[in-house]
Amino acid sequence: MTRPHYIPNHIPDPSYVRILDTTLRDGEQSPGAAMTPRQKLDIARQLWKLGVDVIEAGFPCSSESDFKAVKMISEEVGNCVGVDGYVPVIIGVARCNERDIQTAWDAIKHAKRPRISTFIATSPIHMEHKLKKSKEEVLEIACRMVSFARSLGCDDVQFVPEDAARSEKEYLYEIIGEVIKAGATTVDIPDTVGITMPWEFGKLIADIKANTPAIHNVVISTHCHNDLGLAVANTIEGARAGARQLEVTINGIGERAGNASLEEVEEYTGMHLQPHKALVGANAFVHESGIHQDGWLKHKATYEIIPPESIGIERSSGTGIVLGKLSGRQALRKRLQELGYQLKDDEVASVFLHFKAMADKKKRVSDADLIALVSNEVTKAESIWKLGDLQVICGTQGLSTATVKLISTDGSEHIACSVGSGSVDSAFKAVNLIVKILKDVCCLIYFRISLLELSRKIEPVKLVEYSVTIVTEGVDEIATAHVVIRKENNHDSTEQNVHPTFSGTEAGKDVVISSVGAYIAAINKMLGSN
Ligand SMILES: CC(=O)SCCNC(=O)CCNC(=O)[C@H](O)C(C)(C)COP(=O)(O)OP(=O)(O)OC[C@H]1O[C@@H](n2cnc3c(N)ncnc32)[C@H](O)[C@@H]1OP(=O)(O)O
Ligand SMILES: CC(C)C(=O)C(=O)O
Ligand SMILES: [Mg+2]
Repeated sequence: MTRPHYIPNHIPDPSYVRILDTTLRDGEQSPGAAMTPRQKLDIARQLWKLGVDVIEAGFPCSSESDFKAVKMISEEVGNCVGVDGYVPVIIGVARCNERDIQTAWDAIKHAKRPRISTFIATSPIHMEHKLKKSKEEVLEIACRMVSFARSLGCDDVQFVPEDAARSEKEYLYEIIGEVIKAGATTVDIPDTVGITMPWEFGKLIADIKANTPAIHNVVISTHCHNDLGLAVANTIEGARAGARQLEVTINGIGERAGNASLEEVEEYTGMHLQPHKALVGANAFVHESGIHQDGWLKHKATYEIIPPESIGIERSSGTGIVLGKLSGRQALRKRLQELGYQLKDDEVASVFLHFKAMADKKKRVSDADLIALVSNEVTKAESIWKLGDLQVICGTQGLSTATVKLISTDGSEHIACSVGSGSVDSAFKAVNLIVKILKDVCCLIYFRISLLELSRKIEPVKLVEYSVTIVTEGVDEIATAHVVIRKENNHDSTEQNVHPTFSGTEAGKDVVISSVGAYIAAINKMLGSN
């Protein structure tokens, strides 16, 4: 059978059912499933080979790497013509705000059939607790944002009333009718928390079809979650009731217990208990993406249909959310509070930027990583020395050598070179040389302090403790270095306890750079302590 061409607002063959695969978006919301842009592109190529009609490529506003992934997929897979002449639709997902929508459009616009999918929650619990908006406000935002998406030149706009299954039906008919007037070409009806029975979900689709003005002009889609193990059954009932686009993921992965599975038919057999197994899987009550985490932190029932405790699953503090590349500020702030950090808004915003950059490189950001990030960020303002450049030579022949360039607060650059027993040792010694030389010649004037005061501040340094933790497996993971130093006064080298210690922590991809960063952070704290 040849596929009918996809033309927004025109349904040439009402019996044709399109498959939308959201492995790259909702699938990635599965805890631990973060993918690199290159991996996403590979998966998109496979989805195209499978003949998937619509590829939901990601959430471009969520991170630079997701923007890059969606853009690469749009430019390549979004222009691939299949044997039947079909070119897949490529979706970029966006919240109902101009920034998300503009970013999504920038990422997808080079695809032959780009589609923006914009969502906003319509259930009473989400509107009240998560969005803190009235029905009227949500209706107005939804219409305005669909029009905005169309105004960018995007002629295919999907609207998603998030948590539709728990929304008041009359309100659903109204908002869907209004967004169709505003230019929506597909309406996706999600059972966001996977709460419905198959007959209820089928009836929901049938009711929307029967009661929504102008619905015959658009495609109705299903998006079913598997919290009760019914995602596939509900999807099939949705299709029987008239839905003509079905949203699925490879292996049924997705937020919490996952989505309807692309390959699953009716039977479920499995030797292993997969993490996204309904109710009892390790991820069934774990929230990965920022918008879910934010809602869950404000009110648990926004994204959980039952409390896990009610079925005997205990949740200790610190669980329920995992921090990764899809997390937002609210979740980050909460975890930092649990770790004992009360940061101001601008500090959270600054840590968030570094957090996102780190999360793009690794699947999970651990507590140790967070502590390192905060330590770097909060002490940054007091930095007297910054690492400019670092070069090390090491090998089996001994004589490791390091060349270090440090930049002081006045912008002047200082270079020193030292040998040592290893890369880190030689690099620390080179740092010491810069600090000590400056003390001896007393040539640096910073912070308008006197020469006497200066020489007191930069007394030689004694390394008390040094450790490196590679938190996850693999040589390309993040190394968190921790250094503790003590001021050594040449004139008074007696009791240790008269000299306080100073610690520094830094995380990064390279062990030596992280170590030197941590060492300099500790020196900065020491210099700033008097
Ligand atoms: C049902 C679903 O699957 S929804 C899709 C889930 N996917 C994701 O969350 C993608 C990954 N997310 C992220 O990277 C981040 O959450 C971001 C970049 C999108 C946002 O990060 P932040 O700006 O730090 O916000 P954070 O995630 O902490 O909170 C979400 C905010 O968006 C608001 N919001 C949630 N949904 C919507 C929506 N559809 N339209 C507009 N605003 C929304 C929330 O009310 C909250 O606002 P507040 O901080 O003013 O209370
Ligand atoms: C954003 C929408 C489609 C979603 O993932 C959901 O409601 O589950
Ligand atoms: Mg979903």
